[in-house]
Amino acid sequence: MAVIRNATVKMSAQNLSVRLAGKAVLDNISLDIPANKVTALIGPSGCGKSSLLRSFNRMNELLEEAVTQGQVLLDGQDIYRPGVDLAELRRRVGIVFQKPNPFPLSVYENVAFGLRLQGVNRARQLDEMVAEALEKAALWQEVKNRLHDNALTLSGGQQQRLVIARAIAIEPEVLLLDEPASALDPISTLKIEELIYELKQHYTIVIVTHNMQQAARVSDYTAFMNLGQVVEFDATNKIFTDPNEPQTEDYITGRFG
Ligand SMILES: Nc1ncnc2c1ncn2[C@@H]1O[C@H](COP(=O)(O)OP(=O)(O)OP(=O)(O)O)[C@@H](O)[C@H]1O
Repeated sequence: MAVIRNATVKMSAQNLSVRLAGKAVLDNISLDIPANKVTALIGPSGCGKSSLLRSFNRMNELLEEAVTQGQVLLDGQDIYRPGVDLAELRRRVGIVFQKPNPFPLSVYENVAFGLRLQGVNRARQLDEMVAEALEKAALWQEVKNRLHDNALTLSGGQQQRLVIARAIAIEPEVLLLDEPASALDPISTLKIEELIYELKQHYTIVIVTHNMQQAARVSDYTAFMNLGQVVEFDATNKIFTDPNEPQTEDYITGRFG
């Protein structure tokens, strides 16, 4: 297994296996996620990308009959150890799904929601924090005069950036993105990709994508998965130009998957 150069490890799966409804979906995975980098998870449909992503903030447990073995370390501490506060874990490790899922509330309230839960109640402070999150999500200019419109009136691409603003408002350390642009048009996709590039200054990002060009454009490291295992993990440039494993080469050149 390769090789994270010049980066600290933020998260780490160690001998991680997951069964869902009796079916083995992750098979003894060990993988380091470097801090303040973008790591892409690629591989054919059903290989376990989303399941691996969801194991990073214990979302699989929301499914019935999920059984997890092994460890996932966040800053060296196992997130599956007894007594972990799941709300706090999910604050530290946020997730954004494929389909934008804003709350049916105003643009402002979508972002303020998590902040209020954290006890931020002063109007002026909330205003500032909401604006800052929308700025960071590259949405402020488009919504600053529509803050009290219902979020569902935004375009799909705007809704997805709003969901990212909602996620980053509460200052996570890790951002998990599950095919965040696959439901979007090319211009919105480009905006999300630019945003990912900006966000990695502040966050550790893990992205699941089906789009090879997107993985090549946005990520620093790439893990190629197949049949519940990580086949190869390396710098994205290496995976896309000179992979070690024939299976990886077949996948990225479109010969299978
Ligand atoms: N709730 C569930 N119960 C049982 N099996 C599940 C459940 N969710 C996913 N699976 C199975 O787990 C395996 C891995 O699914 P997962 O969604 O992680 O793959 P993926 O690589 O993200 O796929 P895709 O690219 O199609 O989204 C698949 O065989 C899938 O059928």
